[in-house]
Amino acid sequence: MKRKIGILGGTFDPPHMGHLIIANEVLNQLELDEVRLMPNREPPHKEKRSGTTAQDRLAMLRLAIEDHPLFSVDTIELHREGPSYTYHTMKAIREQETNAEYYFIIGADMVEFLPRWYNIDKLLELVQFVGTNRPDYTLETPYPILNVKVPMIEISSSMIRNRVRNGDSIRYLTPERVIRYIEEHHLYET
Ligand SMILES: Nc1ncnc2c1ncn2[C@@H]1O[C@H](COP(=O)(O)OP(=O)(O)OP(=O)(O)O)[C@@H](O)[C@H]1O
Ligand SMILES: O=C(O)c1ccc[n+]([C@@H]2O[C@H](COP(=O)([O-])O)[C@@H](O)[C@H]2O)c1
Repeated sequence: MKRKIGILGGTFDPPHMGHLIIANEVLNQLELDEVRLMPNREPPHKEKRSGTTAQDRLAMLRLAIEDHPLFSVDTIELHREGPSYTYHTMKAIREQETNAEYYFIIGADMVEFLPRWYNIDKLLELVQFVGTNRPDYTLETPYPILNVKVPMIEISSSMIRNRVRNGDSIRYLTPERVIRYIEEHHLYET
């Protein structure tokens, strides 16, 4: 039997409950064996960067998933120079591990963006995309993706960054350990 592996790629600047909830919902609803959360080195489509280092994003992600036995962090994209195109990543992962099926989890904002992903037609042969609903976006797409219904979560990394900058509380929006890391390293304050 092939292992069923979920991959949630992201910038995770910072990781938040939205990421953890969608990863856990897809894991359970599709009966996956595991979910790997995979931070990118350079997001292919985001223009503005917050100034957080990859090292900080990775440290926060490790803290965020610490207590889930079926979650892990995959650092493959952090070791590759340039924009982290998913096509290159999935080709490399599939070459290393052939006896598995890959489910690439994305939020509805990314579903809308799929037509502009690098080499999307070839990428569709390497992974099964799984779209999850997100406020203000639809899951309509011409591509053959699976939809998993998750509780609507109106949390985003940008919301968290803005709150920290304004001195507002981020309690319960991300795990306590991540909040402590943000405070200790003075992230997002300016
Ligand atoms: N609240 C959410 N509900 C559903 N999907 C989400 C949610 N937050 C993030 N995602 C999905 O998780 C993946 C990684 O997201 P990312 O790390 O860019 O976080 P983000 O909150 O979208 O960040 P930012 O606010 O900086 O754009 C993307 O596929 C995104 O669509
Ligand atoms: O390969 C692409 O062209 C591509 C375009 C947009 C997003 N992605 C990937 O989709 C995941 C979510 O992206 P982001 O920027 O919302 O964190 C992350 O793994 C990105 O590398 C990939």
